[in-house]
Amino acid sequence: MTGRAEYPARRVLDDAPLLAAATGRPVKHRPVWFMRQAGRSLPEYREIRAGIGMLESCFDPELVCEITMQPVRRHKVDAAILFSDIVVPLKAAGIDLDIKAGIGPVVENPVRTVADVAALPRLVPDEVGAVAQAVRLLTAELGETALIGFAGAPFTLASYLVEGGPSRNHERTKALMHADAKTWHALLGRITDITIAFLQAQLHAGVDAVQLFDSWAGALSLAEYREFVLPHSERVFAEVESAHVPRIHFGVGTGELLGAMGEAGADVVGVDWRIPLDVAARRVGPGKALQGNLDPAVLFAGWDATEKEVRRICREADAALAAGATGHIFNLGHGVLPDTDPAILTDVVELVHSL
Ligand SMILES: Cc1c2[nH]c(c1CCC(=O)O)Cc1[nH]c(c(CCC(=O)O)c1C)Cc1[nH]c(c(CCC(=O)O)c1C)Cc1[nH]c(c(C)c1CCC(=O)O)C2
Repeated sequence: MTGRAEYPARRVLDDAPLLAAATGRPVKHRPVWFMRQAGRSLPEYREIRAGIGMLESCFDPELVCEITMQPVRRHKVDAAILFSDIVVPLKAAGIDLDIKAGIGPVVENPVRTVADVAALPRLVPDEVGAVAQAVRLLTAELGETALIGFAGAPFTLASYLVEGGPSRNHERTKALMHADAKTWHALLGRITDITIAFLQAQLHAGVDAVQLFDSWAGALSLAEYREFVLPHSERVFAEVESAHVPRIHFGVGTGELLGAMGEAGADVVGVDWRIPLDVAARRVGPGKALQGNLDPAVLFAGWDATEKEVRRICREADAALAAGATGHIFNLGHGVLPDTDPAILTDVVELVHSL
């Protein structure tokens, strides 16, 4: 897939703090949103999802719109993130998989051979028409709040496809990359095409920013990341550049990879809680914004401990700005845990806005 796509004009949200922070412009307040802000921490989510499968709900535009709006109404966050999942485009393309409660994505026929790779389907934009429709409903309803679209990065999706489900050690995935680099790159090439098509469908429908989730990239050494992953993630970012929306790149445990993840073409690099933002800024280098990085487990320690951590992170973010970072978007270092008290998230938003 080459040739830069043309995107239609999108709504203008010049004052949206999230977009300003992501592009190095002054902000009226520090923007904040939470990964997995829509989901099991919210009683209204548990209620509306009762009896409806996770994947089924991702293909129902009205339901996607409502679930995406729930945390925006409740917490007054600066961004909505489209309610979907990284495996939605794989499912839409025809790969036999399901999302099992408490486990995650499970793939019926794992992809491990040259023939498996050759048999992978392509994603036709119509197959994610329901997602595009949800984006259109949301941009009409959101007002000044930015809508973040997203996709799984090639490595993280490859891990689910090769392992057949969630994996602690990613051993089959690493075995394939080291033993048969040609098949590995062919596999990542095919997944990259799907990821690009999924992001393009969201961008055509009007999302204001995109986040590429390479959640499990932290399992890789820097050398592995550079050789086996970076060229593919780089292609994803290059293919969506002409949409002129902020591109966020996030992974967990990626302290050693932050520079390379920035090089892949992101405007904003997401940081988990393991390193301070000012240290992250030096690793990423000047000219990019940072997103993060409150440990989601700290929210279980009560308000005093949470407030202390939020203030520390904002101080370190200011040091990051002094070190060359162009903006700070407050977020968790990974997704909201299901048992989190949603009231504390609302309080975090208020505190971040006041600092
Ligand atoms: C690795 C990954 C997946 N999915 C995603 C990632 C990358 C982000 C990350 O690192 O957390 C991305 C994702 N999945 C979901 C969102 C929604 C948007 C948001 O952040 O609010 C996003 C951005 C909804 C979801 N995706 C899933 C849920 C929970 C299922 C449910 O509510 O029934 C939600 C709200 C299912 C899912 N899907 C996946 C996992 C690990 C799980 C959790 C399994 C479980 O604990 O039950 C794969």
